[in-house]
Amino acid sequence: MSIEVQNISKTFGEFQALRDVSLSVRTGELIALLGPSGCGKTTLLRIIAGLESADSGVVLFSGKDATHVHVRERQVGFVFQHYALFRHMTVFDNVAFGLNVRPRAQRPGKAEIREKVMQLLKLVQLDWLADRFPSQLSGGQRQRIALARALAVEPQVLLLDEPFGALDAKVRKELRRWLRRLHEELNVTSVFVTHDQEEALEVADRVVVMNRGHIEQVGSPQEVWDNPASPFVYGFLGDVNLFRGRASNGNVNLSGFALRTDDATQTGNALAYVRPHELDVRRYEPGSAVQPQGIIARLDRAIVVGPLARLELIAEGASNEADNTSVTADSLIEAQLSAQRFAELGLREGDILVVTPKRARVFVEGTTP
Ligand SMILES: Nc1ncnc2c1ncn2[C@@H]1O[C@H](COP(=O)(O)OP(=O)(O)OP(=O)(O)O)[C@@H](O)[C@H]1O
Repeated sequence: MSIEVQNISKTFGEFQALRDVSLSVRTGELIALLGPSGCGKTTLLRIIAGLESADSGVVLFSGKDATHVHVRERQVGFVFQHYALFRHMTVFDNVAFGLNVRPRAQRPGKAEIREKVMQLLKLVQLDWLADRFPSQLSGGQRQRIALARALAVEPQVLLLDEPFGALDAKVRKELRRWLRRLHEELNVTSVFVTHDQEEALEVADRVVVMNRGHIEQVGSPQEVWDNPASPFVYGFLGDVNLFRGRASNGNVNLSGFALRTDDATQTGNALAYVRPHELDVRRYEPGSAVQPQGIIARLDRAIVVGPLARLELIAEGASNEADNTSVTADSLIEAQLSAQRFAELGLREGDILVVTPKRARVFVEGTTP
């Protein structure tokens, strides 16, 4: 089933939680709603579910207006962050619940329910736990049972609200790979809420990045990572360095350090975003004949873990117009290189380095990038 969200707005009292949100989810797609706390992800999910009503806008399921269809009729399965398993029921009975409470005419027979539940428990690889109670399960196991329970009623749409939010990092990682594989097997149209970028980028077919009640960008994980549509998306998806300067005639001047932009018409204050691995780092040699273009910075701290070296650098304050090597950076500069390259350079904390962006994304204030 496809989902179409059209021009949804929602206010709580004076607070606008969603502003004119539109989104299409294709049949069989797994979409992640990603954004910081309070940006409206859960509100949007609840409106899709029918648990919350919008002030304006419509939700279509397979092209049909579902706005006034009751939550029970929407054929939606839910999994929430806090395991909503019934504590007094065994795992088996929890999964069977949705089938057991169906009106008599639609209820499958006992044998059929048993078969279906065991099939689902096998699918989530927990059939050996059928007779246990929720208190006898780990957090990760409970979430898998919650998913099996949501799937028991054969939903057309699966909505997951931070399903792994309460679990520790290692279990989360395991479960997100598991969820991806499960999705590939079942292909139920799914919307997944998370504030964890890594989780969204790893699990989803497409990621919807939200901020303050609106959608900043929709795209495949690769698209949003490689081409963030706004400064917000750039900053939210992974670590980034921000350099400030001026743009005019297709040039961005960062206190002497120049970059080219694609658009020669943009003039104004410029923000250049550079990921740590997009910075090239060399030793600064003041006496040499050809001065490299770049940012002069002092190596404050180097953290080498496994194959990577993370450098924390502090830009040297004074601008040196003569050799074109200074820049206005926001406090700390973070660079990342291979541990091997770091060893080759023989760097020590306190060394003065030249830092050059290999790639930068420039946003000019007051214009749309
Ligand atoms: N029933 C409500 N009454 C009043 N305000 C609400 C209600 N539900 C949500 N809000 C507010 O709307 C905003 C969006 O909430 P929502 O739960 O959708 O955010 P979220 O992006 O899912 O955040 P989180 O990741 O913290 O769950 C928040 O500022 C929240 O306080």
